[in-house]
Amino acid sequence: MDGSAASGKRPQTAFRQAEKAFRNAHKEPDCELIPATLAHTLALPGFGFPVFRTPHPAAFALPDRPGLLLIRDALTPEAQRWLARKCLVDCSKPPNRSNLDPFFDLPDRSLFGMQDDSSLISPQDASSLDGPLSAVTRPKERFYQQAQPAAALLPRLRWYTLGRQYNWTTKLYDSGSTAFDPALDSLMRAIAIAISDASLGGHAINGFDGRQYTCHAGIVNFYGEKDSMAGHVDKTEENMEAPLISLSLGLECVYLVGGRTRDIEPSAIRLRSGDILAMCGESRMAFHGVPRVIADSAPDYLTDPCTGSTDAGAEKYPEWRHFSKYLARHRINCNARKCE
Ligand SMILES: O=C(O)CCC(=O)C(=O)O
Ligand SMILES: [Fe+2]
Repeated sequence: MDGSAASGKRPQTAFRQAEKAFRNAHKEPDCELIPATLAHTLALPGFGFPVFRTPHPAAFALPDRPGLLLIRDALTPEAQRWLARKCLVDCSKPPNRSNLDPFFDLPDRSLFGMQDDSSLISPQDASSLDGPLSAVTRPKERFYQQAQPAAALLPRLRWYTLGRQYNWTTKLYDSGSTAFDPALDSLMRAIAIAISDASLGGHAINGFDGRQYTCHAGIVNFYGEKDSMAGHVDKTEENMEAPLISLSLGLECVYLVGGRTRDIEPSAIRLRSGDILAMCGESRMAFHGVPRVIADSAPDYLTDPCTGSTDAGAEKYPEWRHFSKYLARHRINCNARKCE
């Protein structure tokens, strides 16, 4: 007899069990990836550097997970550096909202944009310097009012919302919207076009016409090595036919994707820096989550502080050494949704 039934406790769902197994037992993703067919090329001219490694990348579907599409290692190192900066600086500031907002009055610029060396050093080191005053924030609660260097807040940063601002409490989009970064919108749209009519053995994976795609909302998620994201379904968007497009940077992770209920045992895949994951069709309604981030798994071209001195990314980003330090210990996920 099931012990949990005898004790009156509800038995754990298959999704919960998998989350625990991958988090604690360090079970490894073992899901079979089946080569899928892309009907269109992956292309984005006019960026000043190649964005995609190839116009005809390898795409994969998962058995029993209709609608899920993975394009491995799609973004070039330059594009990953560009996207990292976009996520860390351009998108990570007001009026976009972050998980820190209820607790702190954040400065008008990104915590990552603080150019002084103190911004990304440890809080202990920062408190002994005069410099970090430029990076202070004030908790809104007067009782706790205390200056905090950016370095103390960075480990607590978990997300920024882009475009329409998702409210995690009401699980709705609040009225009003911030401007969605146009270059990020172009990138997501190029992906949406490339994955239109993607198929597996003649069966459609994604029936959405990517030319109609535009980003209404997005989330940048930041994961430290011990962070995770619990299983959930993204179903606030009115338009559930358009794919949810999700990009990974930095550390690898275990990604679980199941079905419409938590009772369906999820499949596990390893997501790597530069991968594109698209939740299309049926898989838009699937439970998914990130039970584990994998330490020491970020690619050298992101963690090397002097990386690619000849590429456009390094030339444009003198502050890269700060970002490389962050990316060596974090995963960034940038995702986009068409809401209507
Ligand atoms: O980090 C990821 O890959 C998943 C993020 C996610 O599911 C979400 O933001 O809704
Ligand atoms: Fe999600």
